[in-house]
Amino acid sequence: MMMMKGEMWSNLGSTMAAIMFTYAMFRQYFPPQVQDYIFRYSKKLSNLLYPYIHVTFDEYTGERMKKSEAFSAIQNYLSDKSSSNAKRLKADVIKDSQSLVLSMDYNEEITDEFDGVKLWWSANRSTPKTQQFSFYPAADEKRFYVLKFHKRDREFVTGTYLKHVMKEGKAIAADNRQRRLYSNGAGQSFHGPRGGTTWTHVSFEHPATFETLAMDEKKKKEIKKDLLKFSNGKDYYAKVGKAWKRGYLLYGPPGTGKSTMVAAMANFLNYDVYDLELTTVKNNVELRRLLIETSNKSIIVIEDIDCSLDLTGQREGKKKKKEEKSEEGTDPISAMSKNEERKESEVTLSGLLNFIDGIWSACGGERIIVFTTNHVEKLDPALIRRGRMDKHIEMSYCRFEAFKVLAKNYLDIDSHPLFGEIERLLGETDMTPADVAENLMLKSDDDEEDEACLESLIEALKAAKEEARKKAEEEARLLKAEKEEKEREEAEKEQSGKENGKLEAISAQEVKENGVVH
Ligand SMILES: Nc1ncnc2c1ncn2[C@@H]1O[C@H](COP(=O)(O)OP(=O)(O)OP(=O)(O)O)[C@@H](O)[C@H]1O
Repeated sequence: MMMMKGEMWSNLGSTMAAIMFTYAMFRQYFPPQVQDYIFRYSKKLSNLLYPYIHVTFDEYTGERMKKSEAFSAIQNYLSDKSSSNAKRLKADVIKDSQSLVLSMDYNEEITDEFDGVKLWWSANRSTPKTQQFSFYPAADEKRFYVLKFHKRDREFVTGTYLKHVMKEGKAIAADNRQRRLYSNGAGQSFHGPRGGTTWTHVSFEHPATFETLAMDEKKKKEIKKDLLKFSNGKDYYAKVGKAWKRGYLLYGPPGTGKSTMVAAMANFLNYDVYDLELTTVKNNVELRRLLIETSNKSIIVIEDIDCSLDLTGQREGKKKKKEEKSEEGTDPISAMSKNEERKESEVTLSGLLNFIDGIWSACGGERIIVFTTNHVEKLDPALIRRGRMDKHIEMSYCRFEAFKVLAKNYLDIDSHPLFGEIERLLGETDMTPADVAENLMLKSDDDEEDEACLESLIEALKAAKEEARKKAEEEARLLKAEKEEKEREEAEKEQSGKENGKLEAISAQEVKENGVVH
């Protein structure tokens, strides 16, 4: 046995030596043109015998070394496949340090199968020679993916498979992306390099969805359809030559879920939210800059638009009212500086209109602009005309349909013997979803507590109904008193008019008879 092994090694050694010798002779005695010719044809021959095609996807492309979209999409696509497929994995942190994503390690290969076609992916990196033994990754290290497939599948891979990889990869990226809530509000903002406020962000984690939103089902479906049509409408907007944006006006009394609706919209579309506080924006130039800084796939919200902007061009409103309250008791110097800050406010209606549909709104796509208001009647028609605010959504008081959603959310019940009475009372009384929800907040988990919550809601509805009745009576009484007062005034006027007329007639008669002028 030992003999055989020894013989084998000596044979291998002499074969290697013969190959090296032949190669050296070849390099020495064949002219370079002939060498080239032989290499080319030997490569062609091996291509004929080797049935696979390799495609390389580099991380950076072009002269300006821009990160390749294809590389990122493949990375996401493969991270999904490799966690179950590859033997050696790399872990990365995503979603603002909240979760781990596994992807295949370098020099690892995984097999993918799509529509019955088998393909192989490998992750690679090429390191400059000087850095090869360094522990740390080299700054100019090149990372790339290689896709291998049989040459008979060339058309399928280039036409169908790669499109599928791109689409899936982008969808995974959108799912993994941690969404953000941006704000330019006072207190959270800082003064940027050019002065003025700029956006600061926190991660957006509002749990509201269309499922938990208490609203008429038909209306919800219609809004979801509209949102989907918008987010899938890139080609449509390009075709009709319109900026890819859509305006929503949400109006209704406080506590009917306008802010909750914005959160549900953002969660539904997976968009970021920009909460634009107009009262802290100095002027139209700053407003324009803030808009340019927003990213696409975002919802820009201006809450209580009627309070944020005086439609004659002077800003006042929510902030002013809040400050007026808080100024009672503050020192005169800080009150003075707040007044000065207010005087600097110069955002005008035309600035805002420019913001919505001027040339600036076309500087990026896929943006939704939402205005919320408790007083739609106060808004300038120019601000909310169709084309600017494409969809007007009324957020109304809680009716039975909406109540059922809240009962499911808060108590996890679909029906209850007390539902009948609640349906009747909700039909007769205006109560906001916020107030209904407040009554459904559980103190403990047991079934009796459900009943106690529903009973407390019935009591609250009865009290609200009684209050509304008293208010209506009081209003009717005031109206009647006002009407009577008016009638009395008119009667008095008529009476005094008649008396004046009589006096004038007597005077005229005296003048005629005596020729006396008083
Ligand atoms: N339609 C609704 N569906 C589910 N929850 C709601 C709804 N409306 C109100 N709520 C509850 O009431 C709270 C207050 O609602 P929200 O802030 O969305 O109302 P709003 O109309 O924006 O009020 P405001 O005009 O005062 O800003 C929410 O946190 C939510 O829990």
